[in-house]
Amino acid sequence: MALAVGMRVLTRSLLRPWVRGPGATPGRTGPVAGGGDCVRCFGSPRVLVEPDPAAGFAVMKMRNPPVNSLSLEFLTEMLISLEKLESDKAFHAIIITSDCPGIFSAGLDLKEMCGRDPTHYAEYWKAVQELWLRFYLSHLVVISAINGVSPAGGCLLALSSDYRVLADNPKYAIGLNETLLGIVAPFWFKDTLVNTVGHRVAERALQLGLLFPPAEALRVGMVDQVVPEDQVQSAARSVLAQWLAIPGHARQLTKTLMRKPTADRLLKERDADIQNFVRFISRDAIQKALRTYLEKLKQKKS
Ligand SMILES: CCCCC/C=C\C/C=C\C/C=C/C(=O)SCCNC(=O)CCNC(=O)[C@H](O)C(C)(C)COP(=O)(O)OP(=O)(O)OC[C@H]1O[C@@H](n2cnc3c(N)ncnc32)[C@H](O)[C@@H]1OP(=O)(O)O
Repeated sequence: MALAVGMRVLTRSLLRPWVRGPGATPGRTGPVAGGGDCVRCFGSPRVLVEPDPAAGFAVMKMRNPPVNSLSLEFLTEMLISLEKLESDKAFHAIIITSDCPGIFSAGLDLKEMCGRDPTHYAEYWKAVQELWLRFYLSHLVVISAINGVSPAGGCLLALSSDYRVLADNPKYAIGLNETLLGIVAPFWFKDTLVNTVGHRVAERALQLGLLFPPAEALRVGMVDQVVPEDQVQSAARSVLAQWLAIPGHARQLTKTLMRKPTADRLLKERDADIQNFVRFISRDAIQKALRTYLEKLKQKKS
């Protein structure tokens, strides 16, 4: 409920045509990051959407610096942008990528899960569920152009796409590392990984909290392609052509056939999953583990 209200408010206030630069007129052509003009870009503070309706796709750029952590506001903005693209018949695909150098997404925002009250945890978890459900089941072709590190929730987002292109940089590790934080990947994170890499690879990766560098990620099937860093976006665009050449209804029905049983499991147990999360995350031991982890991240700097 709170999420629905939040989304309505954000839709009104944030989903405006995006034009950079002071004095720019909403809805007109404007410059975008990296140079060049963007015809009718739109978005919100944390999500920039560069549409190419003639080509049938849009690039969704995450820009929630410093690390694209999936805060409640950021999740909501991503959902709104996705919804907007899904409801426009001009779009058949999106490429999701990051505007934060070296980081695809640091995953769920630890500050949303630490030192807050149960109502907040429930609201947050509902938004996380919603993001996964919407991306996992989207009728659009979703390609991840992974141009940075993507642990845990960042990896889940990538795994929810139909195809993953990863930049070949040894720092850009990807995986569900929850156990390293002393927390447990929920069953639908686990199912998404199993559906991608198979049971044995997932079992080992989940228990050890493995973060796979590019060559390993490709070997186990966590990503579909590894390309030089400066070719991630062009490779994602090239592969899109293949996906868009397939009759849309046949591809969409096939995607649903493949993914619905996994999504249905969460849909059937959604409230119980929220309660479970709230109970788990509220435990003193878990709160302590998260605080220690955040502290470690801070100390790393000094
Ligand atoms: C049995 C019942 C089960 C029920 C289920 C219950 C529970 C499961 C719940 C949830 C699943 C969890 C999923 C997740 O996604 S948890 C998040 C996991 N993410 C990580 O482990 C990544 C942590 N971050 C890093 O490793 C690094 O930051 C980085 C991404 C590699 C980037 O490194 P870099 O050196 O570039 O930056 P900094 O480390 O200096 O970070 C900058 C700044 O950002 C803050 N930060 C980093 N990550 C997060 C985050 N995920 N959330 C919030 N904030 C983050 C970091 O603390 C720094 O902040 P500062 O204030 O110091 O500037």
